Amino acid sequence: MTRAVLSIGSNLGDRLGYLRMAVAGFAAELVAVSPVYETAPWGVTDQDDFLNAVLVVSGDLDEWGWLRRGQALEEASGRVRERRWGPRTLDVDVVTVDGVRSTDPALLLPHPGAFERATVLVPWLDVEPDAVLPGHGRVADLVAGLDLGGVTRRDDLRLA
Ligand SMILES: Nc1ncnc2c1ncn2[C@@H]1O[C@H](COP(=O)(O)OP(=O)(O)OP(=O)(O)O)[C@@H](O)[C@H]1O
Ligand SMILES: Nc1nc2c(c(=O)[nH]1)N=C(CO)CN2
Repeated sequence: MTRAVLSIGSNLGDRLGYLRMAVAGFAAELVAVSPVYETAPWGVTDQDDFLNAVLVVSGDLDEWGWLRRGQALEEASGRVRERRWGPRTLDVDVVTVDGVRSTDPALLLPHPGAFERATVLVPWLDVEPDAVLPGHGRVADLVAGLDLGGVTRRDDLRLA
């Protein structure tokens, strides 16, 4: 039995619909679903805003199982890989799986970008106020050091 934190995002097409598809895809394992945030794009900035959220899931899968499940949902969303950090219907990133560390490029754990991404940490903090990102410390402390300007909670958009 493992517990994973997943970051989900969409900035193409029916953004909320794709996030809901991810929630439905993990329905049997869902522990918590964060609020939805509208977020300015980082990385490639000339693209539309994203909707981002975080799911906490638990089940009889190892870290590779969570990755495969997320990738299957990305494929089901019709996602086409065009450019790194470019627009996408659905992105599912595995942020942490318990305290697992992995340096395999196909599954880096904890996710190497998570510590500096408000788009991950802010919704994660909502559902787990005491969360710790292995190797980086308390999520609350990480969030306190970030610029939250481009991150807007959308309470009119609900996943759960
Ligand atoms: N923790 C992880 N979660 C999801 N995918 C991962 C992880 N670590 C490595 N990968 C690999 O990353 C690739 C997916 O890259 P993708 O195009 O979704 O990156 P990205 O979402 O654009 O960028 P970033 O990884 O910085 O968020 C896959 O091949 C996957 O195997
Ligand atoms: N705001 C925001 N920007 C992004 C995101 C994302 O989820 N949210 N994902 C990206 C590729 O993983 C690239 N840029």
